[in-house]
Amino acid sequence: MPDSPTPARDLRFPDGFLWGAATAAHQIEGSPLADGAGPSIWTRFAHTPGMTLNGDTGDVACDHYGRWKQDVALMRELGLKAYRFSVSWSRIHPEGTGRVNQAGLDFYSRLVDELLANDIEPLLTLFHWDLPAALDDRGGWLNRDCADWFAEYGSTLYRALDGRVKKWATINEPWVVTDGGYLHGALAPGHRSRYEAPIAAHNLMRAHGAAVQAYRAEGRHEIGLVVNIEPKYPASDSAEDAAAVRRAHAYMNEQFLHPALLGHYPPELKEIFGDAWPDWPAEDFALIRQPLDFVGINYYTRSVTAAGDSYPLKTAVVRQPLGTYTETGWEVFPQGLTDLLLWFKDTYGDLPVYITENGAAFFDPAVADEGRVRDPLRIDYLRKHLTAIRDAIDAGVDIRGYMAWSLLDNLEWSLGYSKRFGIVHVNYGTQERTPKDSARWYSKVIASNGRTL
Ligand SMILES: N=[N+]=NCCCCNC(=O)[C@@H]1[C@H]2[C@H](O)[C@@H](O)[C@H](O)[C@@H](CO)[C@@H]12
Repeated sequence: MPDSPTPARDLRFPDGFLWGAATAAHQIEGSPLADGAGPSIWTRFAHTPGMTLNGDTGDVACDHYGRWKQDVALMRELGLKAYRFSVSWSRIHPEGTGRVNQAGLDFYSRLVDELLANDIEPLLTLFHWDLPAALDDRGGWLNRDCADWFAEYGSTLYRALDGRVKKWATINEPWVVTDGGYLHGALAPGHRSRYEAPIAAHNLMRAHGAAVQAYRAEGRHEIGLVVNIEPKYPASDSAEDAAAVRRAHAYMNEQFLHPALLGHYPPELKEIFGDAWPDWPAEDFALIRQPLDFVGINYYTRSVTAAGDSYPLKTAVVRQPLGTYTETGWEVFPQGLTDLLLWFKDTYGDLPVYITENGAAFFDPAVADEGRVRDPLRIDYLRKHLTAIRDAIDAGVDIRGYMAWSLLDNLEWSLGYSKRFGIVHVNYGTQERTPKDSARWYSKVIASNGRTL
């Protein structure tokens, strides 16, 4: 008798696994100054000549501010169970602190009610990079008062929305905010200082802690932190490359999770920043290390890492000759997600995890005559990463949900509208939305809880 064939693997995800998609305010809303909103640093940055590709701004974006109801209807049509979005701080507090702009609160309150009416769970991110310009004028994340500012903003939203919103995240990707906005200057507010970057990073985490503390006083549900982390693999077995991996791993993957979950920084950061690494007050870590209900992990790619001359890491990312790369130059490497999730569990324990972003920009064809957008590369990317998540779940990682990045093609920060990450195509001229093949495929995955991967 031939051996019984390997049983087809049951890829079904755990009951109640939360399937959704993610966006961010500045990337989709448009109308940044409507109804009493104040400017953010991204409105200021994008209107500064030379800061964004083609001078692209978020003045219109996907006009979600005007089309939010149809976008929720589209989410319902796709069968999403959850929707991760961010609130624009300066719509709520136009000066960043103090006066509340009720029209801004009302916009998000209506959006949340529409989501709930369509059986879609809201996952709300307080801060997805669009700091009020008025606070940047007061030093922004370089001013230790930012912890109080952020806690005040969070409390305004907790009081207005908690109960309808039951899953909150404080900050999206503090690494990108500091590496892009304060060290290399490619992102708002465009600073280039190895002295400022550690201060901004530390204050972001103090603000995270203060907002969690404020939630415990006002809120009754769940709150977490969202980080972008990325496995670093040595380019060779040399000692120099091993040391480079150690530095790169500490700088991207441990710089924020360690203080938030363990109450201390990895030692490599002082090695990396040298005299630019302050001696932090011990009491700061008591503020930063607040008990969390979950961590959101945003995963895109891996880095094969060697010793190099990058500043200040002294590393280099080695392109893989046989690798597949996305339009943003990121290697498609699903195994890296499994490896990363196992590392997270081993390092930080059994804290629940949501994959709060995962997706890719590929060159998508225009909308074909029959109204289709064929994006097979994106389907392949999503399928392989969901399989990688399934592997991590089988290995015991407590993964509660998955938010595809992104629901809509949108404003890719300094890269403007040049990169399309959406499972739904957006015609920026007409604002017409067209679900891509990946959206139709994802709908079936959700309906079968992963069985049809
Ligand atoms: N090598 N390499 N490294 C890749 C580093 C990725 C860092 N960028 C992100 O994670 C951003 C996240 C952001 O939330 C969203 O607002 C952005 O639109 C997406 C797409 O860019 C991703």
